[in-house]
Amino acid sequence: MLLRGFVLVVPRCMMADRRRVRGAGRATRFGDLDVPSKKALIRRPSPRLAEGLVTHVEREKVDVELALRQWEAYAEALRTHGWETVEVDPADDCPDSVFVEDTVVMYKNVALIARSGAESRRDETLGVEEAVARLGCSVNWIWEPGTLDGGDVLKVGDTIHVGRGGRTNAVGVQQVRAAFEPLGARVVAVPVSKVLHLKSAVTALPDGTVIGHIPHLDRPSLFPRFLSVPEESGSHVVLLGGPRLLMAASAPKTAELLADLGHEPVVVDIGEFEKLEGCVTCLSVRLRDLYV
Ligand SMILES: NC(=O)NCCC[C@H](N)C(=O)O
Repeated sequence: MLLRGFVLVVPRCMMADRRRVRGAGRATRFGDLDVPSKKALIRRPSPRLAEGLVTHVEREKVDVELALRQWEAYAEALRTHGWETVEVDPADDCPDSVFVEDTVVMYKNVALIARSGAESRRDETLGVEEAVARLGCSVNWIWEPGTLDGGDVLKVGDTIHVGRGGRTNAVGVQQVRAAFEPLGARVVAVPVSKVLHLKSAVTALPDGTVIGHIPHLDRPSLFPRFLSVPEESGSHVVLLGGPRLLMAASAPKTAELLADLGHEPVVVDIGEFEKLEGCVTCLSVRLRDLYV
């Protein structure tokens, strides 16, 4: 079914496969705008989760059962706020597979399949290719010698910031440019040396303001509108729609700051994933531009 290097045409009968889709049929409104879809890819944690990679933090014992409960609550929070969750086939042999954000970058209806800078994570893309094709995306790939983790890609409107760091190389950045600039994006490369991924350091609010924790940023001046937040995990928000922001329970001061600015934090405990350098963004991939 998957032909590398070609844009895929997926038969309608495949797109109707909704076995692992939950929350389907709910409203598709994003703030004040109608959007074609509000689907989110998620992937069940591997039983080997505790073996996941750690790079910038000390290894701590991970409670896999607690992690599963936290993952279920995270998925439920997405559904409660109107997102259909689409479960990618589990990859039980890949400890880090729950961090599905790193495997694919969406822009418009194109799914760019990543090629992780961590070799041990490369097999994770297999089920993801299948999942995005089933949803009607056109599929493209990062090719050797390029490397890219989805966590290094931050979209703010049509500006795509790509972190050049431990997991994403210059060829990977160039391949993102080649894939998305013809579709109307502008790709901006950002140096990342202090944290795992660009989105470990910064994400963006619904109005486009980039938020981050200064000690983890190489060059805050690269972001034209920037708000400093008091906690590392406060840098991570998932836009749920309107003023609602999915955030980690480990950033209470940032939640208070953002609530005071008129946002509505929706808080989830993802402590077991944080032990593996995960954050709220990395547990899902939102697909907002699919007309299916
Ligand atoms: N996008 C993300 O923030 N991904 C987190 C990945 C954590 C995983 N343990 C890793 O090192 O690859």
